[in-house]
Amino acid sequence: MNFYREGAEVLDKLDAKKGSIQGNLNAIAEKNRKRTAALVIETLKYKSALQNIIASTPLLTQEKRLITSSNLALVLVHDLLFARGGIQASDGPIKQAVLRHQTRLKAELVKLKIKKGVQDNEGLAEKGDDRASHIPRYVRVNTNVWTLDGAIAHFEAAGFTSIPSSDLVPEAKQFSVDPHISHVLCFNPSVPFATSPLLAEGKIILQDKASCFPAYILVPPDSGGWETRKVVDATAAPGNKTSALSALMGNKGKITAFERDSKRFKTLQSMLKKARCQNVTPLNKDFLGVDPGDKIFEGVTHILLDPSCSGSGIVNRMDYLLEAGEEEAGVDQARLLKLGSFQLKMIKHAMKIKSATRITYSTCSIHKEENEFVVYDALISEEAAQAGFTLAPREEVLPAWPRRGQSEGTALSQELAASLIRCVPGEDRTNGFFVACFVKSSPLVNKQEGKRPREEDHADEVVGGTPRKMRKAKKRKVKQG
Ligand SMILES: C[S@@+](CC[C@H](N)C(=O)[O-])C[C@H]1O[C@@H](n2cnc3c(N)ncnc32)[C@H](O)[C@@H]1O
Repeated sequence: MNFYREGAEVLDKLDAKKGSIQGNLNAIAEKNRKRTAALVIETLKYKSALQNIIASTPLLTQEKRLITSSNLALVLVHDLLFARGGIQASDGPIKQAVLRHQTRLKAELVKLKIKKGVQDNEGLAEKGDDRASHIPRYVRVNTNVWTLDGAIAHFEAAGFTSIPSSDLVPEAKQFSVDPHISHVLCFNPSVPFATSPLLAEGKIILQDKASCFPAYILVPPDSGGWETRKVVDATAAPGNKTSALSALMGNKGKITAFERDSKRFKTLQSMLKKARCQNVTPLNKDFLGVDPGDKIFEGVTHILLDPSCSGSGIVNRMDYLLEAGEEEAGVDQARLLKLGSFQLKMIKHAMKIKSATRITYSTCSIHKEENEFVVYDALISEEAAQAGFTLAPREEVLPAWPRRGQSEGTALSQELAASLIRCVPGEDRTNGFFVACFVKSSPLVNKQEGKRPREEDHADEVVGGTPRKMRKAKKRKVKQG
């Protein structure tokens, strides 16, 4: 019965807006976590149907001494009606209390299905955001542990058919290799990976395709020479991008992974262990709290920056809630501006690390305030000017990805916007996402000579990645504001 109590407690905390689903599940002892996570997610999926059914019976009033909360009723009735094998607990007074009402509960389930015009229980599940149904279930093959060929052979032997990549979501027993990220496989969202042993073995990582972009852009596949390289992941937990970086570097070289939150740091540690990342040193430290001249950063050339954001790009499919990096409440203008200024501070801090030559900045937000505006402000900053940072050209930033940054309504030229990546949920088969890549010298500055143009010769061209006119306009705006 503890299992049900634990699940009900997580639901109580979510009702009280105390933390995210992921955060609350992480607080549960690891041996019970998988089972409780499945119970919580499944109950949430059927929450409104279950509430409806329970409210039509006298369960809560007649059994209030034993069924002490409505969430305890939800998890128990969920299993009674929807789980194979019913309530998974030995006979005891609480189970008996629910069973006393089972005939009525089952009759109410039938009535509800008729009322809703659905054939089966699945028809009662919350659909979440409709855009989520256009997003395949992405599975990243962790090459620290497994190979792409090994994974393909495994899934084929398990009865899945490999199909060519297309714009359609694969059918239930099909999969395809993603055309943009070579170690990512696309499945139908209904394939139940959350309880797969491949996850526990670290062979696969459930990670939205767009979330793989930053590591892929920072450390292009097959780029080699990582044995002696030093990389920083400035905002690492839960560790999806850190483990992707680790794999792209062939588990070689050194990645220092910062995470300031102590609870999330524990998740990061366990993720890195599971994904067998031998080249990562996790640090429970605030990235902004470490001086850019500190010896931790000595020789660091590449930095992945994926700071906290509004999360406005994450579309609501129940199981995606489990993957969200960090949930932020509300996305009002004041909140966006506050987030934007924090994100800019993080980029500027990274730019001050002398040896850094390449920095990716990413968010799972759809708002310009956290994306193009932040990039523009970073480009015109003193830090960028002093270190010589500008944007990497499109050719270096996943050129085959069609949707680029927005110049309209922003101060970025079309050329600069084209070197940014955007993903739109519902249109791009991914969650909403944004990536920029800052580099110390870029062909955008002066393609012919590989050096900056003389200012007097090119009064309106790019300086420090930003047209001079815009820089002036921006300065005027800042002064006026
Ligand atoms: C969007 S999440 C990162 C997700 C992660 N990159 C992944 O793909 O799994 C942002 C993380 O940065 C952490 N964070 C925010 N500010 C930080 C700082 N100044 N130093 C270190 N970590 C920070 C947050 O606690 C949070 O865990």
